[in-house]
Amino acid sequence: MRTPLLAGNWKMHKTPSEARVWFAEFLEANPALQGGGRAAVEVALLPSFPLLPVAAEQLAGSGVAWGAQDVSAHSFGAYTGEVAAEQLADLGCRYAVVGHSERRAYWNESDALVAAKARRAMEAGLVPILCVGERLEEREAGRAVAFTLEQLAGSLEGVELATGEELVIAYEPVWAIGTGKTASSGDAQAMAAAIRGFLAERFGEAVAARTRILYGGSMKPANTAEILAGPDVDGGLVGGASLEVASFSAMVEAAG
Ligand SMILES: O=C(CO)COP(=O)(O)O
Repeated sequence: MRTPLLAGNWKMHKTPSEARVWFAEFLEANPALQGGGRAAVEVALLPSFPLLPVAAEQLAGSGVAWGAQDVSAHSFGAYTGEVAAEQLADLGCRYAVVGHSERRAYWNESDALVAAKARRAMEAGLVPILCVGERLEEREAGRAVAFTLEQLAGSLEGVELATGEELVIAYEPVWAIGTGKTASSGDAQAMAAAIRGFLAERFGEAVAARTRILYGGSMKPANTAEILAGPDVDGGLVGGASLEVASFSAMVEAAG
């Protein structure tokens, strides 16, 4: 019922020229993605803003979706340096990440701001990929689930999914990002199940049943199948391992 989603978050890597080569090589390495895509797994790439027109040009008509790593909480206006959800939608973006832990940590993004970004993204027809997850101190204090659900509640303030809008949740434990440490498949599944339970209370069973919950944090080809085996884990948000055509292709294979 839920098609798994494997999304590559490139963070602040690659130039537009490098992206052009990468997209071409990736489609060549994945013939099934050149046309309508693979039925078993949805693939998306989330490069930084200046690379999105390149993605739109090269990935249009393929089975690979694209999206942004952030979006403004504002609509059009005098907001220097911001990028409006409508601008992303016009570039064919399907997704916009909101609340990545790097933005929460380095730019002090609050749950309220993340919620405002999610609402704006949805108003423009984008699907937010809303990131949540505990730091090592909360996990060690036995508060991982409580912390993550509280963060999720705050980050969904005012978000409504009554009329079929879509939302993706990404559980990314901060201590697992870029560290080579992953949550065990059991811990990832337990958190995903807790998140689904929260979604059922907040939005109802039907929304909870159709909403995809991803895991992120040091995913690589060797651990993809095991992490995705959890019944509530519906895909992955991949950082470092999405930068190389070979490793991301191997993960698409493992996920599909
Ligand atoms: O932050 C992440 C994806 O958004 C995960 O990054 P890594 O896969 O590099 O650990």
